[in-house]
Amino acid sequence: MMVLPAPAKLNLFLSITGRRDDGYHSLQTLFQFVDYGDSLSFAPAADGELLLTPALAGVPCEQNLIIKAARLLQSKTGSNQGAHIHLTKRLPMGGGLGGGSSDAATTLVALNRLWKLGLSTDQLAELGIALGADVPVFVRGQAAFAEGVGDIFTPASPAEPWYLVLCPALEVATAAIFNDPDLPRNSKTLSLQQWLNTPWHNDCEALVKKRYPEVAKLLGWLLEYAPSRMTGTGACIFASFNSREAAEKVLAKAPQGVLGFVAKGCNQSPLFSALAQLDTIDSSSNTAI
Ligand SMILES: C[C@](O)(CO)[C@H](O)COP(=O)(O)OP(=O)(O)OC[C@H]1O[C@@H](n2ccc(N)nc2=O)[C@H](O)[C@@H]1O
Ligand SMILES: Nc1ncnc2c1ncn2[C@@H]1O[C@H](COP(=O)(O)OP(=O)(O)OP(=O)(O)O)[C@@H](O)[C@H]1O
Repeated sequence: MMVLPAPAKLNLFLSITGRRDDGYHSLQTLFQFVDYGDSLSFAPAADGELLLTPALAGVPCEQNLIIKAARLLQSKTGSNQGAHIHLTKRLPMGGGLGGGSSDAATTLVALNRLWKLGLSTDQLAELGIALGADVPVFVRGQAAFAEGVGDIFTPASPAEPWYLVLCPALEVATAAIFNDPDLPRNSKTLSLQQWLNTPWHNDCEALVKKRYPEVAKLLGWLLEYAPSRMTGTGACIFASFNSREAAEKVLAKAPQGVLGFVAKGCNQSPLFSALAQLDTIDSSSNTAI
């Protein structure tokens, strides 16, 4: 059995620079991972059987991005191997933390290995786009400045502070935010170097605050303690701190009923740190034989 993490991502900034004819938006964003997220285990199964436990509330199994990723891999490679997959879900859905995309990416990477398919990272990332805009960055596993519709990556190494992430109890539908006429779509295109010397913002934040006053209220509260912003299209917000203790102190004061977590920013995805450990175990057991 193989157990692997599916970490959350944060959009350290998110700037929308235009809208294409197909309705997709051109954007500039800086992705960083955190060492907190879902966890998946994979065991081989015969006859192409795919079983996911437990089911996610409100998501039929065939719509779950984990099963979609596994089926996509089967159909693209003609593999008739199967898997029993167990999901420990920790990330809120519709929170802008990319949980579904991360689950899908971990599934692509894990099954490629379990089924010995030999696809390259580029091939897996290419497959991932069909599942969601954020899947490729999770497959590549490196903090990155993304442009285009979020599909052109430049590796980046922002500071790796401690984050307090707060999750208002609501789901934001990404498509609804991108389709709202009030979304600003004309931000200036900057180089990564210019971004590193400019205050960061999220172009979706004002709109989400307007549509969801709970987000506005919580962000107002968090800003009292540290620089804070929304991730992706929300609803989660995050603040950065110099130490775990400082972030935990603020979490302890969070308004009643607000869920959140403290995690470290990581420029290498915890998925790849876990895979590197598996490689070490594999090579030492080969030596033993
Ligand atoms: C905004 C981000 O969260 C940044 O990380 C992501 O790009 C969104 O990623 P996601 O939730 O995986 O989104 P997808 O499922 O691919 O797209 C959901 C919807 O968002 C809109 N969408 C998404 C990405 C993009 N560059 N332009 C868009 O207009 C489209 O209406 C699309 O139908
Ligand atoms: N394994 C999965 N985990 C979470 N959501 C899933 C999964 N499979 C399908 N979904 C669907 O995807 C939707 C978006 O979930 P997700 O957690 O990726 O949102 P998000 O964090 O807002 O993503 P993003 O930051 O990419 O916009 C959910 O509302 C759910 O219907």
